Amino acid sequence: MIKVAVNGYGTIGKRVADAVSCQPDMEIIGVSKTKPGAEAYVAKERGYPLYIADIGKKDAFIKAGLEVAGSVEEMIQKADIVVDATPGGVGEGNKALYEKYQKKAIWEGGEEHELAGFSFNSSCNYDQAIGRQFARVVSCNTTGLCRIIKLIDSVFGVKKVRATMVRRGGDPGDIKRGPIDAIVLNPVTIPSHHGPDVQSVLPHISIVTSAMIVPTTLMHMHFINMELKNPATKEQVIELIKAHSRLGLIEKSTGITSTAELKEFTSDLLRPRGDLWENGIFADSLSVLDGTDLYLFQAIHQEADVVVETVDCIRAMAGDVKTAMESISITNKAVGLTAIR
Ligand SMILES: NC(=O)C1=CN([C@@H]2O[C@H](COP(=O)(O)OP(=O)(O)OC[C@H]3O[C@@H](n4cnc5c(N)ncnc54)[C@H](OP(=O)(O)O)[C@@H]3O)[C@@H](O)[C@H]2O)C=CC1
Ligand SMILES: O=C(OP(=O)(O)O)[C@H](O)COP(=O)(O)O
Repeated sequence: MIKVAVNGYGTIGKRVADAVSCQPDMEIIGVSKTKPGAEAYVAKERGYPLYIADIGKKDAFIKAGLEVAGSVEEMIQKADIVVDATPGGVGEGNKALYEKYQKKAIWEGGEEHELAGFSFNSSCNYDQAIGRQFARVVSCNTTGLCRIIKLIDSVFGVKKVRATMVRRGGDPGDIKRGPIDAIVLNPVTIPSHHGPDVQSVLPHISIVTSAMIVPTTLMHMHFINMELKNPATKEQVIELIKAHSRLGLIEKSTGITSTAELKEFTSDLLRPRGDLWENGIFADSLSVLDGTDLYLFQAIHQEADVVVETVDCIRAMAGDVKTAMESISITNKAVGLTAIR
């Protein structure tokens, strides 16, 4: 069993912990928080040993009825691999600890590519992660872009990608985030970080991205245009998407034309937390104009899509499962991911 520690039990960390704990070849040996609170109670409920960043705060946890297993440094020593899901920018400061104990570590998309020196996406470069000490799972939007671009590029060849990300303002629990009443250009400059981030995984792809933030919490929405090297038909692209286990297809017959209805759908499907791990591609939006000009809208659930990628990244770095197809299949089966159709 691969012993996994989750350093930072928040939006991403708590999902990674649940996804890891249902894998047949992995176990959670600990999760960490800086302060007591609702998520720490959930960790206790799930039976995850709780470690804390500042052991001087142990009394506050004990007072709140939360048993403390030790410090983050102690947790790291017990792990084979650490998933660092601390807030963006914080994880960088933990690298020295992972190096000190010669542990493997995975950071999430809030950290720079250079920190790990390798950026990961299961569908694109699983084999390059095998046996590595450090990796970074690219951000949620970049993950969604990589999945669809890689698929289309491998069959038709992609000459150029242009994509605009309409980003959610904050996660549903992030009460201090906004905007409340604005469309914020974020960034105002072009490209946004997503294009260069895609190139950190797929270096040969020519891509320009732009992004804005809107007052919603549920999901991001992408508008993507790919100029293809070879002609395609809408039907061919739909068939390819249907055969990809992490690309969902939202058919016209569902009546779903928004992130809100999509979230309701995944909740009704009794997915944990209503998570949409796969891209939500709107079948009706998919158009191929003049034979080589592909357009589509896709919804990306920011809290969920990187979770299954992180599980595959753990498996690749541990080194026993050698192919992406095998790992993706194990991960999907364990969490209950059958892409929506
Ligand atoms: N949320 C999202 O939509 C996505 C986030 N990401 C990336 O994932 C990473 C995590 O983001 P997210 O889950 O949203 O962050 P959250 O703020 O939701 O969670 C971060 C967690 O880390 C804990 N924490 C903070 N500082 C430390 C520390 N020094 N040591 C240990 N634990 C600490 C916090 O605990 P406490 O509350 O007790 O302080 C909290 O539980 C970031 O890199 C982010 O960019 C990637 C894709 C999507
Ligand atoms: O990785 C994300 O978005 P991104 O791909 O736009 O960077 C997550 O939604 C986190 O974004 P945040 O930094 O606005 O919390």
